[in-house]
Amino acid sequence: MLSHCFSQGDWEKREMSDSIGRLLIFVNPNSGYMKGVKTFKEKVEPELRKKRIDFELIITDGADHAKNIVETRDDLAEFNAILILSGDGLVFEVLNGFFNRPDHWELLHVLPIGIVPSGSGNGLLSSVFASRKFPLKNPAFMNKAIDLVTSATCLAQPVNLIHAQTRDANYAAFLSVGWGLMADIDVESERWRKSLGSNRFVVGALIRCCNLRTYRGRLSYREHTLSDDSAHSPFAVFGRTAAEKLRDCTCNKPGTSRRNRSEPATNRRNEDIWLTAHSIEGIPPIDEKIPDEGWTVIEDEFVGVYAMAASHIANDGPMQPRAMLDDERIYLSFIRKRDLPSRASLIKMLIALEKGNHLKMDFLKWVDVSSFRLESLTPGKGRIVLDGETIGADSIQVTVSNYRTAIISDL
Ligand SMILES: Nc1ncnc2c1ncn2[C@@H]1O[C@H](COP(=O)(O)OP(=O)(O)OP(=O)(O)O)[C@@H](O)[C@H]1O
Repeated sequence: MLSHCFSQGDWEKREMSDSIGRLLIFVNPNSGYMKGVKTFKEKVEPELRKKRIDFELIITDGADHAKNIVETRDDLAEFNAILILSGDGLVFEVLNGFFNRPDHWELLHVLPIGIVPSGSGNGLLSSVFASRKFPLKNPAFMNKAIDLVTSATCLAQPVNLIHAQTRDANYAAFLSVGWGLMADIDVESERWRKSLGSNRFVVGALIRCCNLRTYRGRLSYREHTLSDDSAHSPFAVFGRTAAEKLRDCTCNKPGTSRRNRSEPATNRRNEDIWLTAHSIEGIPPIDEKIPDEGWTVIEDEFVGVYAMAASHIANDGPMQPRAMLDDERIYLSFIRKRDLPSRASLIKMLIALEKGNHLKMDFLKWVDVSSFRLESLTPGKGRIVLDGETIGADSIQVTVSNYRTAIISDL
């Protein structure tokens, strides 16, 4: 066995002549309880060595470090998977790094992402685990995640991505879009991240309900009417690198669905890439008027709007249990001020989230959509949070796409 270290920054490279595969690993040292590096050294690295899984470790030094690496590395396809020790924020960053690569169309599908939940919000992995009936409470949650990503026989599950468009930018997302109540809770409880971990959401929720704000906005949506595409099968992570999988692939180009089998978007600009990502009729880009036909428009005073692409926003109860990993719909929910009986009912709703009983509350409306547009009518008031990250925009349009990533999810 050969091993060597590079002294440049936090980069470490190992080589094993008899390895079963190779991971590119990002560890965010500051996420969650700030135990990512310790978890890696004490729990993940020994397993990788035992299982003869080669790896390159990158300890991220701040926002966009991982994204820049994913955007620019020309040897990305030589890995079997990308492993992330952080929360949903770093997964979001890495995924959006893919979209700035000319080969993103091919690579996204064959280079899966493994997650060891070390952030304060791990909604994507929670959704994956819930779909497999794996444990969601620590330490079993963390231990199972480590077992999966360090197993020679692990499988990756295709997961649908949604396209979020603001007036200035395009994003790939996998989890949620929030505005108003839930977005405020997420961002305002950030200050307790290190002391409370995921319990910060509970404290933030109580404070925000006592000091309730409402927001004037316009919510337009197009209901989901198409039948869902058939489920996509999991595939083996080790054995072949992403490059080898691509060479052997005789299937449809990754990211295509029966609705859009257009050519890969190689060498296109980021905004052009998304033009072919959703080919459902009647969905205009954000700077064009909402069509008169096929859309519902609500202009009102909102307590909040929250949309889910997956079932869980954290490793407690499901926000939307019907959401599947690879269905092609967005589960849009909203609370209008006029529908809310009292602040106490809001607190009851947030408590009910743990067991999924919030779904029975009439003032919380749900609708399955293919696309929605949210416009704040008091610009500067009310932040929009995408996959847990604040984006500086007053309006957003979110649409199902035929892009998929793959998440390590099974043995
Ligand atoms: N070394 C670092 N220091 C600070 N931030 C970092 C570092 N490395 C990455 N980041 C940024 O931290 C952000 C949040 O990370 P992530 O969501 O994965 O963890 P988290 O603990 O759940 O955080 P949050 O609660 O803020 O979502 C990511 O968007 C990433 O850009």
